[in-house]
Amino acid sequence: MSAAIELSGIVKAYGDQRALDGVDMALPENAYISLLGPSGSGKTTLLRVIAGFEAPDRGRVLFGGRRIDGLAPHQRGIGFVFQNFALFPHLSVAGNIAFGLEQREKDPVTDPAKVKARVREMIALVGLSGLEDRAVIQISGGQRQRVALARTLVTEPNMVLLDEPLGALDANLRARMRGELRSIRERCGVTFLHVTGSETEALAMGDQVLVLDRGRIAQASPSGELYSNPASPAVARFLNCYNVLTGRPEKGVFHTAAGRLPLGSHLRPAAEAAYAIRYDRIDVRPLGAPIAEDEARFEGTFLASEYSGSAVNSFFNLDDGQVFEVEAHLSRKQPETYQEHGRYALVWKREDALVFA
Ligand SMILES: Nc1ncnc2c1ncn2[C@@H]1O[C@H](COP(=O)(O)OP(=O)(O)OP(=O)(O)O)[C@@H](O)[C@H]1O
Repeated sequence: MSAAIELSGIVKAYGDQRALDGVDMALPENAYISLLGPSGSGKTTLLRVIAGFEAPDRGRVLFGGRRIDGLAPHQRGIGFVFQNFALFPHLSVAGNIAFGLEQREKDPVTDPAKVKARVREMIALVGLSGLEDRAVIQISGGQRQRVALARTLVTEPNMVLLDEPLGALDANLRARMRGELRSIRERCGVTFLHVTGSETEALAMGDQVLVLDRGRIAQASPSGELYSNPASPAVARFLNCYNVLTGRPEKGVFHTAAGRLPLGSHLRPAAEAAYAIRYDRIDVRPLGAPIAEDEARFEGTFLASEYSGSAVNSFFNLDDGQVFEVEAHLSRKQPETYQEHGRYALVWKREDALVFA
């Protein structure tokens, strides 16, 4: 797959705050890419640099092999969908979508018949047929989201940037719109770069996920790989599905404040030493239950369990006070109930742990 867009060495500072601190990335054509990162990691700034609303202090932006960092936003052929949709409240659904086409600086379409035909096509693409003449204040949040997307797509961008596009929707609608956005993208065949602070959204939406951490790309992976293969302790923490313990490896043992853990065979080179074990790889057993040769074990005091539809997450206090989380998927087994303040053995396979050293 050839690259739609390539960034190299992008730096953008506000005063002495570096919002982007040397971003290198290449996005494939015709793909759904999620850009995930904690609040303040630089996601919006990165989109604004790609769109041309902000000029980088350093670095290059190439689109289809051509440098675009000197071009004005409207010359880049890149669409932008804002979190709050930014629709015109006094215009109808069709009026909002037509606006993008009639008013664009490059090649505006002025023939009313052509505008009408293009708008009708876009309305069908985003599934709003029948609502053409409705005022945008008389439609639902999800429908407004689709109008915002259609207004961008009608201009035939080569790429679409979406800044937390589902952030303003309630949880049910958000889940439905994920599938909608993916299928709309497939139908129009351009790359979508979707910014989100939610790891579940990023993994559900993206063919590929980029993780931004303090203004740098910490990882770029196919979404299936990110969960099982975080590149650093920071990414593992941010994914919210790993217990990450700090400490140091020494002679086959990882020393942490909560105790010592025997190591498996594989250590991952990283700037920070840490031991990470996924919530759903841990088994909870009675304190005296034996463990196998290839397993590791901590003891913990049960704190609480939390049900979330398809899983139950249980929290245990380790001996140093740190909270350890265990996830059991309900499709696989009946949830266990644990005794309040009871002591349990938390057991996992050594090879399931990711050890950064
Ligand atoms: N116009 C600005 N002036 C000064 N500082 C800014 C400006 N825009 C962003 N920043 C700072 O740059 C950093 C990155 O901000 P940015 O909005 O890109 O992060 P983000 O990952 O999109 O965050 P969020 O998820 O909270 O929207 C932050 O520390 C922010 O305070």
